[in-house]
Amino acid sequence: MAGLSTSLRLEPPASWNTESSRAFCQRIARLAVRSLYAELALYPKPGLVSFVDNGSHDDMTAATFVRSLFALRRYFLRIVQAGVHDAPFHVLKELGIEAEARMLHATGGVNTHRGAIFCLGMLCAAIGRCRADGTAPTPAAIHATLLRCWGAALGAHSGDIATPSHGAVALLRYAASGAREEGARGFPSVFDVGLPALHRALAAGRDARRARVDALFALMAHVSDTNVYHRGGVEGALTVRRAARAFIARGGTAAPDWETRALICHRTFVAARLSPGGAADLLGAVCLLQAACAEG
Ligand SMILES: CC(C)(COP(=O)(O)OP(=O)(O)OC[C@H]1O[C@@H](n2cnc3c(N)ncnc32)[C@H](O)[C@@H]1O)[C@@H](O)C(=O)NCCC(=O)NCCS
Ligand SMILES: Nc1ncnc2c1ncn2[C@@H]1O[C@H](COP(=O)(O)OP(=O)(O)OP(=O)(O)O)[C@@H](O)[C@H]1O
Repeated sequence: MAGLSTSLRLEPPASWNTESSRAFCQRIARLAVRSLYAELALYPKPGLVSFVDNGSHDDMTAATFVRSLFALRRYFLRIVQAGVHDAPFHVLKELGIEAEARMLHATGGVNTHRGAIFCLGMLCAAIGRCRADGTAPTPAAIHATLLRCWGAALGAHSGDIATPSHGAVALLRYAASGAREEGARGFPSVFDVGLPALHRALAAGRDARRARVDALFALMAHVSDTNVYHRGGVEGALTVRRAARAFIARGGTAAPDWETRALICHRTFVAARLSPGGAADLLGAVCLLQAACAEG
């Protein structure tokens, strides 16, 4: 693993044979890529890129995201393996920074998945750790493992703003928390907002598409999204939150006219160049969590 600390020997746990370990890590890595593809393919997705249109974006298309997805396949495999081997946070961070470079190379310098690399990467590591511990992959077990293994480091990371990113500027200018704060708290928006919204819609008999739309709107209604602040400031963040809460108040995708309302929201966000990219990254994480726990 390029750049990895040489002091860390990545030997599988004694209880595993190498084949089962590698097959497991490959399966979770595939779920991560498929989850990001499912997020990209979802429509309507207010302000965001899909195969239908580019939303509020001039610098990227669905093809940009697909190129990025393919460039991240080995990253997700490596970060699951790192979790299996109980790697310290600095190893995960090295893998994440390397993955960001691969993403930028694949996209010609466009930030398609920076937040997803962080959020899904940490989930992959926690899922790998659960497997090595012999713990069944439930949302609660994955959440507890994430916090036990890397919670303190994630907390320290949230304040470690080396490069002036959009998120860092949003934090300083608007006190918008963003991905770092989300990670420092163990991604509560994934476990306590997005996943429950998805499960409620599925339990009510709605299909995966509608359940994902409901999960996305729940996240948009809840999350402090630095992408939204970066583009629309406080007013933009209020617009997104109010629109999401209005959609939910009318029953979400249980409402007969849900798709019309979601499309109106999409057009409103595009007109204002608003893009809840953080909510989209978190939706990808919700899809990964649901798939990994469903498959066991
Ligand atoms: C923590 C990260 C995302 C930096 O966050 P920061 O806000 O400073 O950067 P930036 O604005 O460039 O990217 C933030 C991205 O997160 C997403 N996002 C925005 N708001 C939120 C939110 N509330 N929750 C989750 N994601 C969000 C957006 O899509 C955005 O693209 C990450 O880039 C980072 O530190 N990478 C280094 C590698 C690493 O530490 N990896 C850890 C192991 S995988
Ligand atoms: N389907 C999607 N469409 C658009 N953005 C997405 C999607 N899925 C995830 N995102 C996230 O939102 C980010 C794109 O939002 P945005 O373009 O505002 O960020 P930026 O590139 O940092 O800023 P800008 O493009 O305004 O200079 C991506 O980096 C990604 O993290």
